[in-house]
Amino acid sequence: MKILVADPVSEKGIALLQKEFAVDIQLQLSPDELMAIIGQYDALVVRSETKVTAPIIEAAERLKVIGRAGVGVDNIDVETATKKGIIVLNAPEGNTMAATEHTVAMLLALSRNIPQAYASMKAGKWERSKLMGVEVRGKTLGVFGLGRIGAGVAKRAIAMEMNVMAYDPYISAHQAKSLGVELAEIDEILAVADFVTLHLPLTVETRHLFNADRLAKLKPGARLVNCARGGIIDEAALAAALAAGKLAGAAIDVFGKEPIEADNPLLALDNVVLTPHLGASTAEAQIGVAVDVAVGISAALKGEPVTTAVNMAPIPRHVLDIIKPYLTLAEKMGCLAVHLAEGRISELQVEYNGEISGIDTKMLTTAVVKGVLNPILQERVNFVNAPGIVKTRGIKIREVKSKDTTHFANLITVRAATDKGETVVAGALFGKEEGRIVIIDGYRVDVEPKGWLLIGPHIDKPGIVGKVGTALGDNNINIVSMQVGRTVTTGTSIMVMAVEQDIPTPIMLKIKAVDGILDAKLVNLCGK
Ligand SMILES: NC(=O)C1=CN([C@@H]2O[C@H](COP(=O)(O)OP(=O)(O)OC[C@H]3O[C@@H](n4cnc5c(N)ncnc54)[C@H](O)[C@@H]3O)[C@@H](O)[C@H]2O)C=CC1
Ligand SMILES: O=C(O)C(=O)COP(=O)(O)O
Repeated sequence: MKILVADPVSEKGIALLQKEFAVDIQLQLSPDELMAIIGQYDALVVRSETKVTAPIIEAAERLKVIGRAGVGVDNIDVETATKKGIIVLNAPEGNTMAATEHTVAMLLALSRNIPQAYASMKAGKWERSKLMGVEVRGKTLGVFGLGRIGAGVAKRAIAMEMNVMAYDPYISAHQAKSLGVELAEIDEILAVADFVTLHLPLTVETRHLFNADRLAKLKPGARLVNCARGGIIDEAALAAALAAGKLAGAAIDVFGKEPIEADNPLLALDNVVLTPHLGASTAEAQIGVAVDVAVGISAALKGEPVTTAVNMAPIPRHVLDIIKPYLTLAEKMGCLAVHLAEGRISELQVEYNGEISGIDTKMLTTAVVKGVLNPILQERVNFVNAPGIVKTRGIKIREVKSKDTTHFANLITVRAATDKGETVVAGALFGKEEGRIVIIDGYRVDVEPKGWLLIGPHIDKPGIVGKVGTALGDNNINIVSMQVGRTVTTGTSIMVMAVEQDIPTPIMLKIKAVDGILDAKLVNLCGK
């Protein structure tokens, strides 16, 4: 498999990828150049420079994963990638400290005019009174976005004896309190903050959150720091507020258009501190994000669960450790259920019994859905696009959980309801890792979920299994394993034969015609 690295990424991450895959490094490609070659690659690694737009994703026929060696994925069309089943993953923690410290550096550079003093001295001047600063101690800092970086900045601001208020509707009051931060609404903060710092993602909601109206609400003489994303501030309005002296200054690391354009009005102002998107540019951060993204890409290309995917439900490592052995089993159960079901599936109910019911099982349910959809759809269905596709097909998904168990420590049951009835497939783990199908439509079985399976419910009387075996043997089809499952109540049994190959239709018809056979289905559990 081939990986394209399109932005500068630390050697350490590249070396990890090279151990397992072919890696091409091609930096500063134009959109057309990228479009022309992207079709050859299974994975793409970028930072913020390369714009991974819808046309590029559409042209990426083999692409399975886009890895962002950093946090913000606003340069990637995640929606288009999701529709195409492409995993988008990032490296959310590796550069947190770098961006946090850069923000603090910007805050202090802004309050003490350090860049202006440097430029003035380089010009041969000694301007002590012109470059009078302000202290941050005792001042109020308004933090917008109290996530990883926002919280780190808040902590450091508190250490510098600042009062910290924050706006973040997605964080609990308890979390904020434990940081020593007071949560407040936007306008409340704007009215009292001496300094404001932005740590939000760029989204539809946050684009131009700081427009002319909001900037006008800031306390006169306030100072603004933005090390998040340029698009969160209307740059023209900011430049106007700075030029008018409404704001005392701004420290900006990120811009609406990067690299910054020569006519950007901020460049003409003296009361600004500017850095060229350096928040993540430390030696430590670059190693951190490159290694993290390499680990994610490797997992994604090997079909293993990815903990840092942004277009899949996030899954904590400890939950992943518990569910990992069940993932293949769950998918095979979905595949078996769709093959056995008669009629149109309207609802899939996935039941979890035992201890497994106590954890987040969304990913396992998605594995079942993937197993159901893959055999019936042309397109590749994976963990990324399965939830969206199942919704568009009008299939309802239900999870039912109970700590109660009978014979198994943990049991997963898939019920596929159709317009003609219900198919039930249950599975469990034997030992720590071996998945087994243990119930098919009420019959107790013990089936390894792989390869070709011939499944035939029949009347519980002698000779039937032998006749089926003969039909296969006469046609040179080898039976790998065989078993019969029973129900006490109905006087019927089910035979499950693992065979080495596909069974041609005429032989299947012969098997179906055996006296006492109620049905016969051949299922291939190899998957796409
Ligand atoms: N300048 C640079 O080089 C770097 C910039 N960044 C940027 O910094 C920003 C923050 O990164 P992290 O702290 O790692 O992200 P994070 O995801 O940990 O934190 C973001 C916070 O914003 C909050 N939030 C989201 N939408 C919001 C809204 N509409 N209103 C208010 N709060 C909202 C979330 O609840 C979350 O707490 C991102 O934009 C990221 O791209 C990150 C690293 C380096
Ligand atoms: O991680 C982020 O969101 C950043 O903004 C860092 O961007 P970069 O990787 O330095 O281009």
